[in-house]
Amino acid sequence: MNKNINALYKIAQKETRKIIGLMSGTSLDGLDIALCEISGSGENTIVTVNQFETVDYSEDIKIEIRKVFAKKNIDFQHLVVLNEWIGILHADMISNCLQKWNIPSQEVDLIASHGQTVLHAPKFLHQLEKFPNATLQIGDGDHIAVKTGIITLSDFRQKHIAAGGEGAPLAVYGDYFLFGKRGENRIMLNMGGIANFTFLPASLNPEETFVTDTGTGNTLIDLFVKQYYPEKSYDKDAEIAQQGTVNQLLLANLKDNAFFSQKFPKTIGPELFGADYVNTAIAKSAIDTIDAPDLLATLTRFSAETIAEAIQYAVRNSFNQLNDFKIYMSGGGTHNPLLVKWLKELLPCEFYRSDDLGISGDAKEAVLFAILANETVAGDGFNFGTKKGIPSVTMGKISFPD
Ligand SMILES: CC(=O)N[C@H]1[C@@H]2OC[C@@H](O2)[C@@H](O)[C@@H]1O[C@H](C)C(=O)O
Repeated sequence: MNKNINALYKIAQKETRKIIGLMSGTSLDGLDIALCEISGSGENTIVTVNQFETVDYSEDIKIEIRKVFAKKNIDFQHLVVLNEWIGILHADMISNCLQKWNIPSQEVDLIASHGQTVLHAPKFLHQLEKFPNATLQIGDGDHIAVKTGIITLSDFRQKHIAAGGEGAPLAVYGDYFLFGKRGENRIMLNMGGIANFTFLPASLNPEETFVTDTGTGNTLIDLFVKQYYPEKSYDKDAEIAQQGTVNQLLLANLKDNAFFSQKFPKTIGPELFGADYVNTAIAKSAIDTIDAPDLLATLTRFSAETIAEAIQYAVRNSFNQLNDFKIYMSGGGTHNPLLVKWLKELLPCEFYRSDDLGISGDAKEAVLFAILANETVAGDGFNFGTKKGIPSVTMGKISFPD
């Protein structure tokens, strides 16, 4: 028998597995590395996050990724070399963290690598009749396995598509297992570059559970901060946006897109919500110039209203008491006080953070991939039914170190 298969068999039988979950999101700020201890599987999953770190991407890495990121036309060779390079870089980042944490690689059972999304193209976006939903994450898992010596699972989104999904959002698998609570309607709202939420019904009925993207989180805000203030990477504490006034006409034009009336579950990315999207809305609004504070305020309001409207729609269609739910926030948007203030004004419910449930909002997505790997290796199959478009499959391709 291949010794790696034997090793995997033993890992699957362990009480507790040490799994490193990795996530690098659409905001391109770095690689989130979460060292988790996981026992059980499915609804019996118990996770402790032993270590967490975001390794910032250097300017050089960001520049190289941006050459292909969310673009329709690219230098194909650049994509091919990036796929290998990012795998190597991620492996080095993991090895450096393990060294810093004083943990020998032999103690880690598995790595679960999301990779770097370079293009997300659901059918809604590409509109090509004969082609399926599509998405591409790069940073090949074989490099990570060979360089770290740890069995690596990667490329989780393809199976989701193969089983009928759009490749995202995957958050529901972790959210349902970790945060579902009988008697409480919960919305797990993650605000990264793109925002998404999982609805966890008080009944805990998996068939009533669902997940969807809502539209932008920080992606457009960050993009225009960089354009107006090249020295800044984001609007810290929304200091600039708080000085602006929302331009209502521009806001209406930003919200005028078929994505917002699409049914759940739906997914989207910076492929739609990029500079062109905003510039087209500005042109449609016949605005000559707009200053940075007003534009950033309007983009923040755009995120707040589209998130709130998606949640209101979900709540209206799932149960009648419109305020009988709690929101648990995570992701970078949680640190944007203007976005959070507006959400609280728009939604009549109690707000918390995923931290209040024991998982830091910054680490939550990296932890998700560790949970997905745990399911693939040690789960016994969980069924979400067919009503809400959540494929009941295990995900991730397995790379052996040798
Ligand atoms: C294709 C892709 O990388 N999508 C990300 C992105 O970031 C947020 C939102 O868009 C979500 O759909 C997804 O990530 C999380 C981890 C998910 O799949 O749940």
